[in-house]
Amino acid sequence: MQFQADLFESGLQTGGPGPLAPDRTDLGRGAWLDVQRAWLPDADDVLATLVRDVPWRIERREMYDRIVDIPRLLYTYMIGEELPHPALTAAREALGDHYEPELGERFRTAGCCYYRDGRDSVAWHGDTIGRGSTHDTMVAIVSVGDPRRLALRPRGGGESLSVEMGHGDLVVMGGTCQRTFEHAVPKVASAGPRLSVQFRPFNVF
Ligand SMILES: O=C(O)CCC(=O)C(=O)O
Ligand SMILES: [Fe+2]
Repeated sequence: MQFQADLFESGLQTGGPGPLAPDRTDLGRGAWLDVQRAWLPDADDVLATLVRDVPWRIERREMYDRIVDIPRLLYTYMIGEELPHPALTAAREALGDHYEPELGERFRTAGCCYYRDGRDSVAWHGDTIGRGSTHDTMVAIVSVGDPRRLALRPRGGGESLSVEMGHGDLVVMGGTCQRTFEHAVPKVASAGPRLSVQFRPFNVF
């Protein structure tokens, strides 16, 4: 009981995330997905603060002879850059503590995406810039705002699956996931704002 009281108190004092005990799903081919619902503390405040304070950028991509806007706003906090909310700093440290024995390193960068409504999305891809194309790694996502679906499908065909990412939820893609699966956040008919923060180790994008 004393132990529980201490945990509770330290959580209150630091405003830090609760204990990490995600549920793991084996996706096959060496890939896995960890999910822990409602893990991020201060999720309402994180949403409001990030919408206001992150220097959001529009990503543009060349497509044939046109430049098209990618439908979502982005900003990536690189190594050493202070994160825009203390709950995110605490989350990154807690994720490092939990996953370092398995990952062999800590999370270093934080990619932020702002899906303004149901029309914002990200197409099928793997995070294969850098080491993710050749090595097992992890991408840890915390979500705030309206729930959106993370869809996953094996490269080369096979059944796809999806997991809902709700307010304060943690979803971690691990093992071979970036090179054996693709993921996407599909458009939906109607949704309010959602922010995603993806923690990645060094040289994974
Ligand atoms: O919105 C998300 O949570 C996923 C974003 C994503 O896959 C990416 O930016 O690489
Ligand atoms: Fe991704």
